[in-house]
Amino acid sequence: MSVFTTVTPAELAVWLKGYSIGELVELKGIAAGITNTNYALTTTQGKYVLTLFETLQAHELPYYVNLMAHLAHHGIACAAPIANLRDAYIDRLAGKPTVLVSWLQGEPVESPNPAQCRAMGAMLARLHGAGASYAGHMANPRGPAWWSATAAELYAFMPEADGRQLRAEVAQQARHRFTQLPSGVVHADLFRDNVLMQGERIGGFIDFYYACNDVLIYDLAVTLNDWCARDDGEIDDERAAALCAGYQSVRALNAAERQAWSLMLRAAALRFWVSRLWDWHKPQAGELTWRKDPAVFQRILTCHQARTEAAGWLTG
Ligand SMILES: Nc1ncnc2c1ncn2[C@@H]1O[C@H](COP(=O)(O)OP(=O)(O)OP(=O)(O)O)[C@@H](O)[C@H]1O
Ligand SMILES: N[C@@H](CCO)C(=O)O
Repeated sequence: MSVFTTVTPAELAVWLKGYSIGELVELKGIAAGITNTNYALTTTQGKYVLTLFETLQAHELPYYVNLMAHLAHHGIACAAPIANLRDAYIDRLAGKPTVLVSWLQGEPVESPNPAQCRAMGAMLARLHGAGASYAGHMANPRGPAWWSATAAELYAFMPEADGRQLRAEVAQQARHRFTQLPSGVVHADLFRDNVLMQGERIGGFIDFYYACNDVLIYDLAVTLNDWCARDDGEIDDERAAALCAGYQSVRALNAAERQAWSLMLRAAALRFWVSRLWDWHKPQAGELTWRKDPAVFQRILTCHQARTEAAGWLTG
């Protein structure tokens, strides 16, 4: 249940006078989601999602919210923020910063098929294209500096062999620099639960709160590791090839990106192995987070380390 902050219909009806989206018809808490409070909001004009931020502060939100507005303006399927009468996207309610966004059609898919992976790849590449004209800039807060510092605090909690594997991968990644690769705005967390699908169409991307500026193929690697991995950590060739073909139908990877691809898949697995290990071993007091299984990403990393032919997915 993810309504951490309760808002009554009466409070919301008053708050809505600050917007031009009509009168309140229905207010319903959204059960999914683990970080913020989300409400489905129906007015006489349409349907929206109201997010009350439980951890991010108002001053941290503009990069993400302006990015969503920019991408929606460019036709990318994503939640579009709605401005209030003071022309601001970020507002306040019940003591929390808020953002109101358009309601997207669709549902997350648990087991995507190749056609859905293909659609996903194409929309991701379109996001990268549209992001090129976004003026905001934010370095990746979950990049190599973060994962090396975080891993250093985790070794003591890990079985020796796992710690050795983690140390070796952190060291391996540190030997490479990717500054020559095309970079720009990345979502950086496009897991299946952050994409609403309508059959084989993308209903929209949500949850932009890890978006940042980084290497573009890192985003493709993050997406592939979640959309195309089997339970044993192996990547399903058909789904992976479809995702990459969809991406390359919009933006073809260059030679340097192809060369870096295997390492990037490992970097993307490492990032989520480390964040899940951290949440597992060091849950923060009072933090509204659920622990997800770190071993999923250890298995994916192990398979990538063993595989020499990841480039095959790029050629279909
Ligand atoms: N714009 C939208 N249109 C329709 N449904 C949405 C929209 N935004 C969010 N939802 C629904 O609300 C649920 C919770 O949203 P979300 O996953 O962003 O929660 P969160 O707690 O903010 O983030 P997270 O769980 O990733 O930490 C989603 O699973 C989705 O069903
Ligand atoms: N998508 C992440 C959680 C949010 O960053 C995970 O599954 O570990």
